[in-house]
Amino acid sequence: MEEGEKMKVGLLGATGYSGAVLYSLLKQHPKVAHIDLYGHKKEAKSTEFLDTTIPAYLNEHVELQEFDPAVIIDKDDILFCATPSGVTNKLARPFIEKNFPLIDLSGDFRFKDPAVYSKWYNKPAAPAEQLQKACYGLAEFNKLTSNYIANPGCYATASLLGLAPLVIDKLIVPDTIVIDAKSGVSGAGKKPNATNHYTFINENAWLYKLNKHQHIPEITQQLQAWDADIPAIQFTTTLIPVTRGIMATIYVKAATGVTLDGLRRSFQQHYQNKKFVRVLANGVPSIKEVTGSNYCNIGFDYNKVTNTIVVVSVIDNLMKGAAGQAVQNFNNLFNFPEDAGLPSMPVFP
Ligand SMILES: NC(=O)C1=CN([C@@H]2O[C@H](COP(=O)(O)OP(=O)(O)OC[C@H]3O[C@@H](n4cnc5c(N)ncnc54)[C@H](OP(=O)(O)O)[C@@H]3O)[C@@H](O)[C@H]2O)C=CC1
Ligand SMILES: CC(=O)N[C@@H](CCC(=O)OP(=O)(O)O)C(=O)O
Repeated sequence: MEEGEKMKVGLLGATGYSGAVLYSLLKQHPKVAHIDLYGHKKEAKSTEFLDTTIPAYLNEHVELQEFDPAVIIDKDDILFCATPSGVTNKLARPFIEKNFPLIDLSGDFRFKDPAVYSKWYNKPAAPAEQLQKACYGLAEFNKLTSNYIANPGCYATASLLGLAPLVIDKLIVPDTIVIDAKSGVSGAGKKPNATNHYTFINENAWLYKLNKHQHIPEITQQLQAWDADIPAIQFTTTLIPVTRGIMATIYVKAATGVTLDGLRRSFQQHYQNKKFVRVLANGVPSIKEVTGSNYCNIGFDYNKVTNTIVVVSVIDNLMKGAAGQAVQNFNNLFNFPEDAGLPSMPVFP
């Protein structure tokens, strides 16, 4: 790419929650000249438009074109896929073969071992040689080593950013990590069902996928890349009646000699140059402090009595947990300013 040149981007899944947010970010991105939208329903070919599916996007009378990898590789510079799991592992091959840039919001390319994916997602995995060609894009920590970027999961992002300094600096007892995470309902995508129905989740809280959540192996894989001594994690997910937001509350036993000042130094050192991670000087964050933004806010404390470190990490699941981090990875891949196209302020109040 020549300096100053703008890009043509393709987007599959713009009619879903994270795809719609991605569309709105890319639309205002200073380095994006044009967005091609692609659909998947053959019968709707030439008849599906963004504004008819998403009433909030009334001014966006943009047609969803037929998905054809050869056409995309020819006319776009990158493809974003905001599709459910089990979709990109069937369509990635031509993009990987041509080394065409692709940012994948699904879980399909997050694991190196296909057996782990098929066990936790209950679906056939992409071939091992394709998985090897993808890189896991935890934007604050992982160098992008390939053009196929597996954007991390929402719970995984909040949990890993909360744990990274403690694990990398070996400040914890490795087998004591407990993560109690909560998510807003948009995390489940746009399809209505019995447990995201208003009458079920309003004024309710529901712990789901106990010991079976697909982000358990994703978090573990990255923690073990930082410290091979981490054996496993205890992880729970609870649906709460908010539209956007994740709060991961992390409990872990401190290694010998750890102090609150030592923890402060570690978090400060790891995040002082990271624009999108804000470490609170005191106290712990609430979800609304990051809503609508790409920030992860982190607060922590150390309880000497129980020798327990508690970290609270909050993100907007559709931003830092999905579309925002995807744009951050896009910026990193093409050496654009890391915050290009990303809002500098959360929505308040
Ligand atoms: N929601 C969130 O907070 C987060 C989501 N993710 C991941 O991002 C991905 C998208 O999630 P989300 O936006 O919630 O999902 P949604 O269900 O809201 O949207 C899914 C999108 O994918 C399209 N789609 C469905 N099936 C296919 C297919 N076979 N081929 C092509 N496109 C298809 C849908 O089209 P149509 O409108 O026609 O149905 C829709 O545009 C998922 O993999 C999810 O796990 C990751 C982090 C957070
Ligand atoms: C609230 C809610 O249901 N959240 C979803 C998040 C799914 C997700 O983001 O899926 P992948 O990262 O695995 O692609 C869940 O817990 O399964």
